[in-house]
Amino acid sequence: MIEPPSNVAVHMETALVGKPSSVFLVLSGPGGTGKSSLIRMWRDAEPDLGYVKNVTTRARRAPDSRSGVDDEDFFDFVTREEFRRLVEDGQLAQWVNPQEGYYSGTPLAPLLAAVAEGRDLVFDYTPQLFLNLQRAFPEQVVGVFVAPPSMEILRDRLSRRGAEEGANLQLKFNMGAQDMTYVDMHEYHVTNTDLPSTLEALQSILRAEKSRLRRSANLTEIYGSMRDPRQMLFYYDPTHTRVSTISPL
Ligand SMILES: Nc1ncnc2c1ncn2[C@@H]1O[C@H](COP(=O)(O)OP(=O)(O)OP(=O)(O)O)[C@@H](O)[C@H]1O
Repeated sequence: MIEPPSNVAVHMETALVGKPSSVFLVLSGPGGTGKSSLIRMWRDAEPDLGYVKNVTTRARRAPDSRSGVDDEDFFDFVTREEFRRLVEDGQLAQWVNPQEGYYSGTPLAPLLAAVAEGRDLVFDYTPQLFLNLQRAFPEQVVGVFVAPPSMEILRDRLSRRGAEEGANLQLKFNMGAQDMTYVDMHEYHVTNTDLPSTLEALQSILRAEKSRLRRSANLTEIYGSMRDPRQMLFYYDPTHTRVSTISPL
């Protein structure tokens, strides 16, 4: 019979399974790079995937027939007055004014509820929104920069989507070019060449983030209480003499 040391004995039947805290996985990058298409596919595959709609004052876009992305699945549309009230009442986790006269932001309450329950959320953001959210939820936020295979392909995707035209399309592309310069502020980079493999990469990132030891406070506590500095003596054996007994420290 193997006798465990007393500090381990109390844990012989404790399940060494983490209870990971929430991950807020932010897909960030230029508009038109494929973030909403990816989230739409992911939600189709996993209907329980956590997603919080943003609020925006911009006009609703017509559904994209190629990707099946419907603006209404991603935004609640409000007037500027309603938006102002949300800001003044402290109901937004963060908000931005990306174009003149147009505001968008994320409701705070569902994010706090997710943290309290350890649920994960995915977000579709520009780098600016990603950085705002990271400031508000530094423990939860993980930034994935979703890049287009090339700038030429980004321009094609933006044009084909048909949401913007003329000067607006040019503005969106120029903003996208600026977004590219924020890449080094993200933890991960995925190139959205084809949607299924990009989705696989995102799912793997979320899985890996859930396994980070620091997200499982319960495990850190269990392992911490098993720690015994004297155990290290068994590993350090510079004189090649096996230590079999320990004299009192
Ligand atoms: N891997 C891909 N291959 C080919 N086309 C793609 C791919 N990913 C996205 N697209 C197409 O590119 C267009 C833009 O995609 P989408 O609307 O998902 O981008 P977005 O990053 O969410 O943009 P925004 O942030 O402005 O909403 C869509 O028409 C979509 O079908």
